Amino acid sequence: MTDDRITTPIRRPDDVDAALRPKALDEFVGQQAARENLRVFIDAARGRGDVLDHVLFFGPPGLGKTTLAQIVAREMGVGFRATSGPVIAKSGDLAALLTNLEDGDVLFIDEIHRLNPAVEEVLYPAMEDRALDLMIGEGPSARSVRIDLPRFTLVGATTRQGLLTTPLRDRFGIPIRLQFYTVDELTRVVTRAAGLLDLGIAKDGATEVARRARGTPRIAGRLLRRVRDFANVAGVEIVDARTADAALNRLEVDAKGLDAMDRRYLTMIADVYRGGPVGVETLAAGLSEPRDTIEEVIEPYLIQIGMIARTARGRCLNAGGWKHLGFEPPAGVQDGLFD
Ligand SMILES: Nc1ncnc2c1ncn2[C@@H]1O[C@H](COP(=O)(O)OP(=O)(O)OP(=O)(O)O)[C@@H](O)[C@H]1O
Ligand SMILES: [Mg+2]
Repeated sequence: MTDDRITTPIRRPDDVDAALRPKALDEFVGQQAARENLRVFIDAARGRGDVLDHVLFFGPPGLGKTTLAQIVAREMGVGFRATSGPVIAKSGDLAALLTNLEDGDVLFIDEIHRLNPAVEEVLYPAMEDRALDLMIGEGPSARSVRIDLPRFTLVGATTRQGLLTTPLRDRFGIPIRLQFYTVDELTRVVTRAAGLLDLGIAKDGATEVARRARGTPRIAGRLLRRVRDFANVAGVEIVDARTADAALNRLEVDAKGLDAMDRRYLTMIADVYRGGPVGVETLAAGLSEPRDTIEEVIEPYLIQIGMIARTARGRCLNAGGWKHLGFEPPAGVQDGLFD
């Protein structure tokens, strides 16, 4: 299964996310635009003595959505309540959550695209008017009663912004897209994490881990912990590029951070479909992986680094993808830079 991969951006049980989590906006590396905007909105809301407008974080797994949600609450100096879309089964569950909030709290709903529609309906007036519309009684005598809610900030997170309904998306005053991190940014993430893990690491060692972390801090943290294991066993005090490289090679994470699953994916498009286009369903069947996994876990990074393109007719291998597999790209293949 893909979730077992050391390179999966999805949280694994052995991840120690909490320990590495930055607690303040200034500690948070990268995502400069998001950070600067949040700083302004938070300072402005605080200055007015107001609550922060509702915030939506969206982007691939492991880039810091949950971390930022917690930072928002901390910077606002308010309480933090967390739940997730699939956990809220009935509208009554959400109503209970909302009525129990303290003034100004942040309510964090992870995987908000997975809220069921009846529950989502409850959110609309809650977000807009800070009110809850309850139905009392049944049949002809049923009537609706409006209850006022405490002031609160809803912080939603999703990996699939496209799956949010328009009415829900429109009710977030502050939508923030998280981007993959640059190698420089991840080098800082790795250096910081090494400090927290009490591991000596040289700049080139941190960069080597960063280069192979698929633009994702969660993967960087995970790779770093495995590198630490190798270093400990080998009696290495300061991890340099050579130690990191040797450890990551043994974990079968290649120089671009791709693993066996990525290479199977690329090889299938190259060998079986001559570079594509090939539909995602066909690939999913061929690789025996769920379509969601392919679209959410495997493809985003391959697209980001220009190895493949998603087109209306299906997936195509770009020149970078051919080269990574050790082939000369066929004539006329896109270089992937402008897809
Ligand atoms: N900017 C950052 N600087 C340092 N560490 C970070 C940063 N962003 C994320 N991390 C670390 O990466 C890990 C994953 O972050 P987080 O749980 O916030 O991701 P997420 O976007 O919520 O993922 P998911 O979509 O799976 O819920 C955590 O260990 C966190 O500490
Ligand atoms: Mg999260």
